[in-house]
Amino acid sequence: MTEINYQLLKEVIHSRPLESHKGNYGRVLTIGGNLNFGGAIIMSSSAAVHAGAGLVTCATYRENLSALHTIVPEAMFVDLANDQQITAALEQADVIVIGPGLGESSAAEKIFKKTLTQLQSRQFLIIDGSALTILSHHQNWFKRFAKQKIILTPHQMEWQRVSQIPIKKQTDTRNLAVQQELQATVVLKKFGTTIYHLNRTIAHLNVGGPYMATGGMGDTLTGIIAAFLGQFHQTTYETVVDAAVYTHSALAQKLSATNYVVLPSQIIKNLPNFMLSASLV
Ligand SMILES: NC(=O)C1=CN([C@@H]2O[C@H](COP(=O)(O)OP(=O)(O)OC[C@H]3O[C@@H](n4cnc5c(N)ncnc54)[C@H](O)[C@@H]3O)[C@@H](O)[C@H]2O)[C@@H](O)CC1
Ligand SMILES: Nc1ncnc2c1ncn2[C@@H]1O[C@H](COP(=O)(O)OP(=O)(O)O)[C@@H](O)[C@H]1O
Ligand SMILES: [Mg+2]
Repeated sequence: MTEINYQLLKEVIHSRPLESHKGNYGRVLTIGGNLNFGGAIIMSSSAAVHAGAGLVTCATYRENLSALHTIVPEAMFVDLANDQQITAALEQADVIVIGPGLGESSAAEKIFKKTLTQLQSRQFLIIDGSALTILSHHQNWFKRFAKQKIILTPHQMEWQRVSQIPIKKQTDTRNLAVQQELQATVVLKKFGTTIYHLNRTIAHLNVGGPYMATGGMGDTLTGIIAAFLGQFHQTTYETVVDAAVYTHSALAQKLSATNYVVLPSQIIKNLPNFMLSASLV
């Protein structure tokens, strides 16, 4: 077991070369946000923009379009109901996030299956929220496709659904057995988040706390992981995932010194400043 620490950020977050452009910092596609949970995919998209993704496209329903463009005008939109647009967006992405606020309708199941089917080996896929619940009902879909660069970000209840391990019995040994079967990275979110990588020691997070217990906090994490994977290529992707998870909670911990609760939108707003500090040390 290794403890993730601030030192790791120095390995991952570097000053940007002068001769570079948005095309060098990752094309992120976020998929989710139904009528009830539009905020979830907006937070994911906004976190990706603020964590440095070069281009962010949000695939959501039309009902969320004006909110998306009001809150994060840097993000582009594709209509989740338009199959052709989704096919093209999936084709172009470097990193895909699926699940925040997606819901579990048959349309949501269809887009999840399509995403798995179209996934290319060069792409990263982050599966979160509703998509984890869909995955728990359709493990057979998952097992049929390339999985080496898939990252699951369940909280304990979502992991219970996916792994069938009750929360109280979620020990490292049991978790690892299921994670190895799935052949994916698992970021198990809780107080003391634990990250299970393929062929690597377990990484443990010792920052973060209950000031983070607000809806949307995990949705925000997906955007940070996506942006980091899209732009930082000097270390292994496992190290980049660890750094993203650390950034999310370390920044929340920093803000908690002067705030009783730390909201997802506060984390999002403070990401550029936090990342600059890490890149300068
Ligand atoms: N503003 C929004 O639009 C929001 C949308 N959300 C979306 O709502 C959908 C359902 O996700 P939920 O997670 O709310 O619902 P779930 O039904 O998957 O799980 C939530 C419940 O799990 C239990 N739980 C046990 N251990 C936990 C842990 N360590 N961390 C968190 N919960 C734990 C809690 O009792 C909690 O009420 C997802 O698609 C999600 O992305 C949520 O993120 C909330 C905010
Ligand atoms: N008590 C806590 N200690 C540490 N981290 C916490 C705590 N409560 C919540 N978090 C963090 O907040 C996030 C919550 O994720 P999740 O439940 O998926 O949120 P949502 O789905 O509402 O966006 C995770 O990163 C989790 O680690
Ligand atoms: Mg969540």
